[in-house]
Parts: sequence; structure tokens; C-alpha cells
Amino acid sequence: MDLTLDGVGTRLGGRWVVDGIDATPPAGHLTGLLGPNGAGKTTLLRLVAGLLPPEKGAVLIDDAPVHELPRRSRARRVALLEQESTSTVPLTVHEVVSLGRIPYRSLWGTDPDATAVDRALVSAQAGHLADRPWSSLSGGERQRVQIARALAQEPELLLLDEPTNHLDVSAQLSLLAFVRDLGTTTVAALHDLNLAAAFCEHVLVLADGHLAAAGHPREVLTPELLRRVYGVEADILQHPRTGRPVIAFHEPTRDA
Ligand SMILES: Nc1ncnc2c1ncn2[C@@H]1O[C@H](COP(=O)(O)OP(=O)(O)OP(=O)(O)O)[C@@H](O)[C@H]1O
Repeated sequence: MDLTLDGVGTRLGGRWVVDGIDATPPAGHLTGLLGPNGAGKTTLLRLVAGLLPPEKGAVLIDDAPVHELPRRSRARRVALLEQESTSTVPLTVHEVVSLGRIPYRSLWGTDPDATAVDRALVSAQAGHLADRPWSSLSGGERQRVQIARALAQEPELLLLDEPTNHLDVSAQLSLLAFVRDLGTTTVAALHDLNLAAAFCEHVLVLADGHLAAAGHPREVLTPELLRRVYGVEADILQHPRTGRPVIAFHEPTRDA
């Protein structure tokens, strides 16, 4: 599956919050979408998911504009895990994950793949939660179940908005390793630059709606880029085991 962002942009509240992004996240790999608060990450994910029509440019999946795909076929191909999830739905976890199967259901509401929900729950390490009421879950458990719902959709393109939110360090590492090894084209908005450096094959850095940099974390996450985009000072070290960049933030040196 080839994903191309071709000069895509949109205004919200009269302002260009995503403005002319050109990018080609590598097929079958995990791409990190980085950038400060308000840079446009969530808006760009919604554009890529086809939920927001672009005011300029297009997002192409195998050369077809995603926002022009029929809704059902788009829902089979693209899964978006959004940041906020409501806490009040009176559903069990199994029922929440079953929502991911709606695009596959027949006219009579039957699922051609009866085991897809259970497989997705097990893959996301949420099988033990299947019978729990959704409203009773912790933030981290909910995040896992949302991942399971997205996996149940069996998408070619997986879009995750801050998927490590609410997760403890062990759960963060296992989730990103899992997503990286899925072999599905995935774009994940991430705030933790060290996690992005450790797990992403490619990163896109947004600043004020524009693409500030794109490439392998080793090429992109430089002290200059971090200063320019985030206004922070850092040294870049090398991970002793993986060779990946490790960002050591520090306070700016004060002038005497
Ligand atoms: N419905 C809206 N109307 C007007 N402005 C909006 C709307 N939604 C988002 N914005 C603005 O668009 C800009 C980009 O928002 P977006 O949520 O895409 O950023 P983000 O990079 O995901 O931020 P964060 O890291 O804080 O989640 C922000 O300035 C935000 O205030």
C-alpha cells in the first residue's frame, strides 16, 4: 500500500493549520508524526484518514484520493485511533472491539470472520479484558482495547494519535514494538521523541502546520532541529545496544 501526501492542507477557524505537506511514509513501516502542541498532527491524521476533506492537495492511497473512497471501503482500508475516547458507552470490551468489524458485516449483520475480534484482542494483549464493561477500564487498558478495535478493522493503513498516552513504560515499549513489527503502514503522532527515535523507521516533524523535516530519526533528530522546532537544547547520544539516537535534553546554558 503506497501512501502519498501531495501538498495537503486545510484551514480550521480561518487559519491554515496544515499547510501544503508533501510526504511519502514508507510502506509497511512505522512513521512517527512529531511536532509541538498545536503543530497540526491530529489535523493531519484526520486528513490522512479521509475524515477531513483537504482544502488543497490530496492524500493518496495507491494513487486514489482517500477522501473520495466510499466510506465502507475506506473503513476497511484505514483505521484511525483518536486521542479522546468517551467513557460512558454501555458496552463490553468485546463489543467495543466488534465495532471495528462493522465495515465487514453482511446486510444481516453477520461477520464473515467470526474469530477476528478474539484475534485482535489477543494481539493487543487485551484478551483478559474481553468481558469487562468498557466504562470500568483504566486509561491504559482503554488504549489497548482501542488498538484491538483498530486491528480488528484489519487496515492497510493504521493511524494512531498519541497511542502511548496513559501507558506505563513497559506498555509503551511493548505497544510500539508490536506496531513496528506488524508490517502495516502506520503513522503515529508521538510526543516522546526518544520513543520515536527508538522505534520509527521514518519521522515527519511538523511545525506550525508546515513540514519542518522528514527522514530517518538519525538524520532528522539533530540538536539544531530540536532547537528550531521545539526551542529546547539537547545532545544526541547513541544507544549502546541499538545505535539509535538518544536525546539528552538539558537546560540552556545561562550567560554570565
Ligand atoms: N475545530 C477547530 N477550529 C479552529 N482551530 C482548530 C480546530 N481544531 C484544531 N484547531 C487548531 O489547529 C491547530 C492544530 O491543532 P492539532 O490538534 O492538529 O495540533 P496537534 O499537533 O495535534 O496538537 P497537540 O500536540 O497539542 O495534540 C491548533 O492551533 C488548534 O488550536
